[in-house]
Amino acid sequence: MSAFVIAVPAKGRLQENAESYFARAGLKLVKPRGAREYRGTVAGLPEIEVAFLSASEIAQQLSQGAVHFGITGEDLIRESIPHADDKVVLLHGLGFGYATVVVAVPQAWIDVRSMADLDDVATAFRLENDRRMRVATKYVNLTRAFFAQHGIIDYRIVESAGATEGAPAAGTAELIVDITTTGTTLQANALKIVEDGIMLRSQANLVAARRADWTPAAREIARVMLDRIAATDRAASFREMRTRFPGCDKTLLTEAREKYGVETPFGGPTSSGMLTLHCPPDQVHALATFLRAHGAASVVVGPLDYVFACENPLFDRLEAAL
Ligand SMILES: Nc1ncnc2c1ncn2[C@@H]1O[C@H](COP(=O)(O)OP(=O)(O)OP(=O)(O)O)[C@@H](O)[C@H]1O
Ligand SMILES: O=P(O)(O)OC[C@H]1O[C@H](OP(=O)(O)OP(=O)(O)O)[C@H](O)[C@@H]1O
Ligand SMILES: [Mg+2]
Repeated sequence: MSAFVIAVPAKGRLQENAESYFARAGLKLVKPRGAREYRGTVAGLPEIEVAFLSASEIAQQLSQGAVHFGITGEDLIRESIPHADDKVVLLHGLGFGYATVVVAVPQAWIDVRSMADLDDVATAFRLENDRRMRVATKYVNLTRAFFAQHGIIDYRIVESAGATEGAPAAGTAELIVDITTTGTTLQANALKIVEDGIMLRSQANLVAARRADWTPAAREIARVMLDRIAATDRAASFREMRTRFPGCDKTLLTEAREKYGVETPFGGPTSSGMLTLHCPPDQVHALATFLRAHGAASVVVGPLDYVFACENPLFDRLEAAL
């Protein structure tokens, strides 16, 4: 194994987002020998080896500790790694790859709104048909755990490799467990989500493998990567606002902090009244109005690429877990 291996989705829904996420964090993925090469590096950080794999393979590799970091969906982690929290650390939700794992039944089942209703139907189904109702899914482990939590035992899982939503209409299952994002596929197949049947809200995560070879060199690379990622995230949650006005004092700043969630990375105004504020994006207009109402002649606003701080909370989380 190289000093540090990170597994990144090579295809599918997470690929593009994962690559641009890293690029934004100053971690540009390089595929050295053409697009078909499945091992790459990170520009300027040759100690890092990038393994391009499918999202489900990444969950496997993380579980075995064959890579240090990986990007994959939480749904795949929870489904494919028994006792996932003993094997991996979910360091950070990345804000893409959103999908919800749900229990869905035919819309025609008007009596079934909750999991408790489903339990009643399951029992009745067994008595009437002399067999158990079938649940089509590829989330076999998540389904077993969730149904057990709800005390449902009269069912049987039919493993589905794809087009799961079609199973009830095709007559191969009575209901399904699958992921949904927009709900379009469920709707198109005349299925509805059971109200308390939301099993997991998943998104792409940066995941660390506990069993990887965490040498001092590997930890150092992780520290550098996580520092860049944290700086990128901090930057994304603020806009920088600059202004200069004599009327700015401590009371005004306190009010700005309390009302608008503003941070003052460089403290209060300078002797000439220059002030730099970091403001949540959705408060920019309100704060600009507030500042001018208190005497600021002009306020300039711009995006931030990075906000580096002394703290490295993601690395702290990793170290605490290893
Ligand atoms: N609408 C969606 N449909 C499918 N997966 C989605 C969706 N939105 C987000 N994802 C996430 O993408 C990941 C699956 O990606 P993908 O299907 O590319 O991987 P895979 O299953 O490893 O690939 P393949 O099915 O080609 O073997 C899951 O974590 C899933 O939650
Ligand atoms: O709620 P929606 O926005 O409609 O998206 C959900 C659908 O997308 C995925 O299928 P995908 O296209 O990946 O096909 P597959 O499951 O057969 O691989 C998923 O398995 C659902 O079927
Ligand atoms: Mg898929």
